Amino acid sequence: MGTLNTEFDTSVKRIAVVGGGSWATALIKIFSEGDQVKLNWWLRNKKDINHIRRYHSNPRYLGAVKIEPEKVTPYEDLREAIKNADTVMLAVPAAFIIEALGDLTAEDFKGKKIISTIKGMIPKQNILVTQYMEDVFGIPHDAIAVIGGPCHAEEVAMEKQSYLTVASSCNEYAESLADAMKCRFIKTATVDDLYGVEYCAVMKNIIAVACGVAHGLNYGDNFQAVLVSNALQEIKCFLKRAYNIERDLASSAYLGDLLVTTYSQFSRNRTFGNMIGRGYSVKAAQLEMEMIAEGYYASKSIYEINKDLGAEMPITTAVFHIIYERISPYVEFNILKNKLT
Ligand SMILES: NC(=O)C1=CN([C@@H]2O[C@H](COP(=O)(O)OP(=O)(O)OC[C@H]3O[C@@H](n4cnc5c(N)ncnc54)[C@H](OP(=O)(O)O)[C@@H]3O)[C@@H](O)[C@H]2O)C=CC1
Ligand SMILES: O=C(CO)COP(=O)(O)O
Repeated sequence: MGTLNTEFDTSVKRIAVVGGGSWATALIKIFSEGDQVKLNWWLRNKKDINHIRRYHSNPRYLGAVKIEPEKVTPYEDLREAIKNADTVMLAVPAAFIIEALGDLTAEDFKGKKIISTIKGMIPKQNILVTQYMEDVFGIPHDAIAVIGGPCHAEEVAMEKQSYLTVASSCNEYAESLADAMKCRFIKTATVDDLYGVEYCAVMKNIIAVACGVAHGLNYGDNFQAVLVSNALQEIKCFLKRAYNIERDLASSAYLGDLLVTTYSQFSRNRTFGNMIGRGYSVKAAQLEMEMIAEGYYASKSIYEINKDLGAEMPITTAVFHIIYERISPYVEFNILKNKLT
């Protein structure tokens, strides 16, 4: 693991949370289980903030989760929310992060640590969220962590046993964050593969879209098993070219995350793909879903990055063709099925 950057106190005591959706709400619940951390919660919707202040629950996402007022303070102003926090946790879909951070500057982030919980890429720029934070706000690499692992917000809300992995090049920071999240129903691990965990989390959403399309087209479990095992090879091949360090792809931050998204009833990406396989247009599927499927944006970013890398990526290519080139899912999967082994 990387060395400790002495400019940073690696302890996590007050987190500013950026975003008010299901994952932000689930993470607030996790951090509120212990007594170590206080949370400044920024949401963009004023009505939701008023509801949280009055009724101690998020009205539109995971409404059953109790928000503890002595631990969580809602904020209307993001700059204010960040001011007295030591750590900033990003939890809006990647496509909205630039807008969400608005006019914040490097000065606002000075001395702060970052946690990205986002499993998507910045569209058009085709960069990871952590790379964006380094490039635009000058955050030191050591002061950034990613929370990965197979974990759906809905199951956190139900306190079902789950596992999260904290990835950071700074071991001390990763350990301190992992420690702050451990609770009765959450176990944590740490790794130093910041970009690898993040890339894998992005790519598994594309694969989940593919699994959904397959299901919508009436392919069965036999086909999906082959699709997912080929997907792991595809991820391996991409990561070898994009960020080649030693990693155990069979561990839960990689394979586990891929499996939960491709098999779970809660997967937004699989649901989105399923609608497309059943004949919905991309626009209609997006309108029908009340949540964001990161795989929609990710398939374009990864496809474009891979033009330079040249990894074998038949599944990502198929999803890109279906979503962005309007090739019929039926035709595209007839081509794809001959490329899988
Ligand atoms: N849900 C899950 O189980 C998990 C999700 N993740 C990742 O977490 C990230 C967030 O996903 P999730 O919480 O599920 O998404 P949701 O669809 O549940 O929520 C999205 C949130 O983003 C807010 N938002 C949208 N646009 C903007 C904007 N321009 N500025 C500020 N806020 C905005 C929405 O606000 P509003 O409601 O006002 O529209 C909403 O609060 C994604 O990258 C996802 O991959 C990671 C692990 C698990
Ligand atoms: O990234 C996410 C959870 O890991 C959200 O996407 P899914 O809901 O498709 O799994």
